[in-house]
Amino acid sequence: MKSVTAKEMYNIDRKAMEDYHLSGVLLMENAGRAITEKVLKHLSKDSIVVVLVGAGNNGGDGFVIARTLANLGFQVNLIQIAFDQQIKGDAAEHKAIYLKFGYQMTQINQTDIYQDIIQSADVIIDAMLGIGFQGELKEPYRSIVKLINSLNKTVIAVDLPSGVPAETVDGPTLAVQADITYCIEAPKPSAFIERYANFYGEWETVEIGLPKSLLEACKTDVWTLDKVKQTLPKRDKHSHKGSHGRGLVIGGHKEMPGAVRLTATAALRSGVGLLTVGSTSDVLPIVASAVTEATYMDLTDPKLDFESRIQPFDAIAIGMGMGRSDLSRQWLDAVIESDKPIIIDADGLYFLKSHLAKLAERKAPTILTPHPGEMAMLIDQTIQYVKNNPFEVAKDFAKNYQVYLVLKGAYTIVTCPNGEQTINTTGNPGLAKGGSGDCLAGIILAQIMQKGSLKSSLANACYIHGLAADLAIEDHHSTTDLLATDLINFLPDAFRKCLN
Ligand SMILES: NC(=O)C1=CN([C@@H]2O[C@H](COP(=O)(O)OP(=O)(O)OC[C@H]3O[C@@H](n4cnc5c(N)ncnc54)[C@H](O)[C@@H]3O)[C@@H](O)[C@H]2O)[C@H](O)CC1
Ligand SMILES: [K+]
Repeated sequence: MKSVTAKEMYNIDRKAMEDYHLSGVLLMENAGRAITEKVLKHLSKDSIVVVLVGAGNNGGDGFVIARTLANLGFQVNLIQIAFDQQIKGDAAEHKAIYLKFGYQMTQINQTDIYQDIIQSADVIIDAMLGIGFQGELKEPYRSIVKLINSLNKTVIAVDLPSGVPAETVDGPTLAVQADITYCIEAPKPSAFIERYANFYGEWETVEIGLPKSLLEACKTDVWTLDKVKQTLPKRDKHSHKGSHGRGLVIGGHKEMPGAVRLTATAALRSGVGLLTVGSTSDVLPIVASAVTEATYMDLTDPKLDFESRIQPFDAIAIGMGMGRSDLSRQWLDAVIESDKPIIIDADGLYFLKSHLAKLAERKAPTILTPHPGEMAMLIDQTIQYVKNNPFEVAKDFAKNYQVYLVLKGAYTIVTCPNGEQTINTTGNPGLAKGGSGDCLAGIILAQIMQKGSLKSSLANACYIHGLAADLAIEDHHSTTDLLATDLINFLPDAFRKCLN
């Protein structure tokens, strides 16, 4: 599945019409009928349906939905929230068809009874504004949105809840609070942005007959179980521990010994061939007592030649619980100078700011795993700015510094140096706890050393991390009690689901 911006959608639409001779009227008919089919699940024989129709093509979809439902015998009240002369093009064609069928409509400009009509509804269909919405909601939409949100009705949004832009816009948000949104062909980026996502309620996509090749050419993938199954490498019958990568985890200090322990255990549970933990002499015994399968490197040993000791490894994850001492800064410096694929997390990111310019010069991939707070620190912006513009922030950063960026959040976004992005949809609020990120770093370390592209390895790691948490909740955990250790305990179930 793809996530598609408004610009991409308009382009697809144009090409579908020009190159494939699919008319706009036909696409609108398809959209309206596809959504009606879904709407039927929410109706009973006696349901009163109110369809709110705006001035643009989202409103055009509304005329098709209203006609199709009325044709099926449902009681439908259509309210047109625009002057007649504002309804143009394909929407005007469908309005004419609707009226020709003899179905009634109320025009908001002509009557003040629209409030009573809306209040009489069992189900409200919001076909007011779609991807053409810009800026702040104007009247009369503002008042109608407030009215809808004050009522306890089933609200179904067409493509987007009205008032939610396809992508971030400045200014406050007033939007329809939908129970379910039927997204035309693909969810728009705002479905994954914290300030807008809740307005969608649940969301599903509907297919309206656009050429698949046009959608496939869009750059942002919503990573699904199908994708994981297609790309997650299976172990070869003749493979040996060397075939699955030799990983090094660097981190931990005496006040945070648990972080590397989680990273190491998660990496071992995620398919790493051989694993070494590098930490301080006071942390190593604590980790070693819990992680039997790893080997250890004392990074505080004065005789240690750090540069040569990191040479045999295939990839390094650094930063988890590492602290911010001069010594840990030196480890990071040496790791960045190395020609190894590296994952930089947590305290490693803290030190990274002074190294950013070096990253594009590195010979091997650099993967950064910031949460919005760390991202904000790296780009001198507020956390809110990062949360409101995650796609743009991540793309600019990944392209500028030629890194793979895993921007963590309810919908973690993986961005490649060429700007391609994937969105992760697994996971739950139980992950909002210390230790979750340490586990993710371990899963990533293991996955990037297997066969497969870096993009799919990172997207799969995020998927499996979230899936393990989801399976734990489905089993006997709750989002309140879930610990990072529990997540690791559900990695076997997550891998089994993805590999079978
Ligand atoms: N391939 C497809 O995706 C198809 C999509 N369809 C539907 O068409 C809409 C997009 O239609 P468009 O006419 O471009 O835009 P809208 O209907 O979203 O809105 C335009 C309308 O809204 C007014 N407006 C804009 N901003 C505001 C504001 N801040 N306050 C109030 N009013 C505003 C503007 O003036 C216009 O009048 C897409 O979402 C789908 O639902 C097709 O039906 C099938 C193909
Ligand atoms: K809408």
